[in-house]
Amino acid sequence: MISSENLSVSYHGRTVLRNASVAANPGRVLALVGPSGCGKSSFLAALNRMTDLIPGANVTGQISFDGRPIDRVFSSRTELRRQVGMIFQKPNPFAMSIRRNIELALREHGLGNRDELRQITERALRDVSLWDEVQDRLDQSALELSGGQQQRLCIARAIALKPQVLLMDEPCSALDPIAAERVEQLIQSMREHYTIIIVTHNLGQARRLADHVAVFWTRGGVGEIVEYGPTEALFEASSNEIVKSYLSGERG
Ligand SMILES: Nc1ncnc2c1ncn2[C@@H]1O[C@H](COP(=O)(O)OP(=O)(O)OP(=O)(O)O)[C@@H](O)[C@H]1O
Repeated sequence: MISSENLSVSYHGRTVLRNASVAANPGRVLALVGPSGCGKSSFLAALNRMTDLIPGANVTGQISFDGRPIDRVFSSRTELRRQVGMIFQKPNPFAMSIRRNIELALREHGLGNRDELRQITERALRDVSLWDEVQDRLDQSALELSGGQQQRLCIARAIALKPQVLLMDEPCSALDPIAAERVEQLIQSMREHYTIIIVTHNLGQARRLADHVAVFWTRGGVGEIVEYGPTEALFEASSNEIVKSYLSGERG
């Protein structure tokens, strides 16, 4: 389980997210929803300390993994990122061959000899249903793939490292509807093996995919989580007026 307690994020001294506390569990999907600019991406980035790389970013509060502070569980940022993988809105394959995209990630983490690298690469590409589409052109540039294929490659690159947690920042929103649906189906099929936290503006997608939802909102210029709970309870029976109107599509 990965959880945050009173997580706050600021940039150059301006707080953009205050006291966010949620938990995400293995085999479950947690969706983060809410209007633009209320700190969802900042929250996600803080979870695997991507915020360390952002100039002016500061994070306070606690992030725990299986109940222990994350910095004590993972010996380095590299190890943290191996266990807590990230998928971005815009597919970001490396400008190199399809095969190298996955093998390089494995090598960076010191995993596998040549034969193992090939096996892990094939497994990962099969897991994202890309193998049949690319097995004859593994040495071609990943940039020649379609957007949807690139996104599935990025997911393959992340899962090849066998992470426990996958953070996904609007993974379908830059894709055409058919490619988006395929990636959503892929997330469905992967869910039992990972803890997945997904930022999405697509409320239908949140409802289809998520076991739990956290609704982010901006109050007084600062983002916060206004409600967090089981998906159906929030969509069907929230007593919070903001949440009710946002989830019914009337607001935000
Ligand atoms: N690198 C940065 N430097 C300064 N301010 C930033 C930075 N990244 C984000 N912000 C600000 O932090 C606030 C929260 O942004 P964030 O991207 O986390 O929100 P979001 O809810 O994910 O938005 P969206 O749904 O549009 O992606 C915004 O006001 C944004 O301008």
